[in-house]
Amino acid sequence: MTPRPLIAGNWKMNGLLRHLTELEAISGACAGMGEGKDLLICPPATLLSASAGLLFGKAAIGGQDCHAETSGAYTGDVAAEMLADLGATYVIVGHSERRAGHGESDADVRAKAQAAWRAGLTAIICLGESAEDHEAGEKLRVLGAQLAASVPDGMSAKNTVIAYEPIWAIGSGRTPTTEDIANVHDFLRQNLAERFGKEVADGVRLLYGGSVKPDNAAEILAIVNVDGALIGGASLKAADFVAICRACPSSKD
Ligand SMILES: O=C[C@H](O)COP(=O)(O)O
Repeated sequence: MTPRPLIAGNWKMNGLLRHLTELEAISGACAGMGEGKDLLICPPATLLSASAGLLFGKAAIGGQDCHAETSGAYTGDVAAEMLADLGATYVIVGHSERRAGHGESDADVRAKAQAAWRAGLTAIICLGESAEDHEAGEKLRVLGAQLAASVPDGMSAKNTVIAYEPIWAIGSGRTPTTEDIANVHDFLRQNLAERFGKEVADGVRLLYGGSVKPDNAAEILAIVNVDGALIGGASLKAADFVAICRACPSSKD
């Protein structure tokens, strides 16, 4: 049995109150679409509360980051429990924009995933190679190291989703070949099986992210071991996000 697919939208630092109309449109279009697949929107933290109401029963909501600690003197940060308090059930950790822009290490990402678990959230742990690593043929070595160091012991199919996002594909309009995506996802599944056992590894959802659009979604989502997508730019427009959700098979069984 293959995992239930997940289509996740990451709004990044985009979205004001007036853009909630996009969520209203997604909510309207997604009625009944959640059969056999899970839908998720990760808006900016400022819109989480309103998003929870608009998407209730249609799509889950999630945070884009959380602090590793439960509470304390961390000005500007958001605890995983605060996200859960607003109705979030997922949180993205280790996005390459956090790793690069905020100096987050694999150890930081691992601690954030553990914080997410403590709050009852599913952690979407992001991995991805740079253009330099890609061109130097170092991709699998880099990804293997990130996976080993970013995913905590105790991972399960319920508490964790892995998102493979080649950094060079994010927001660039470029995507790896379907063969390259398939090879990476096979590698990640195998790697997880060696550490956590086949049953756990087979249940964990492996998302692809990086320039997923309505016109390439069906091809990418049909790849074996791709259990959904993490979508940035295209999730900001309801019509595009809904088209990608529609392109996602309910199950590969
Ligand atoms: O979290 C989402 C990814 O960074 C992908 O962004 P993108 O779809 O705009 O390339």
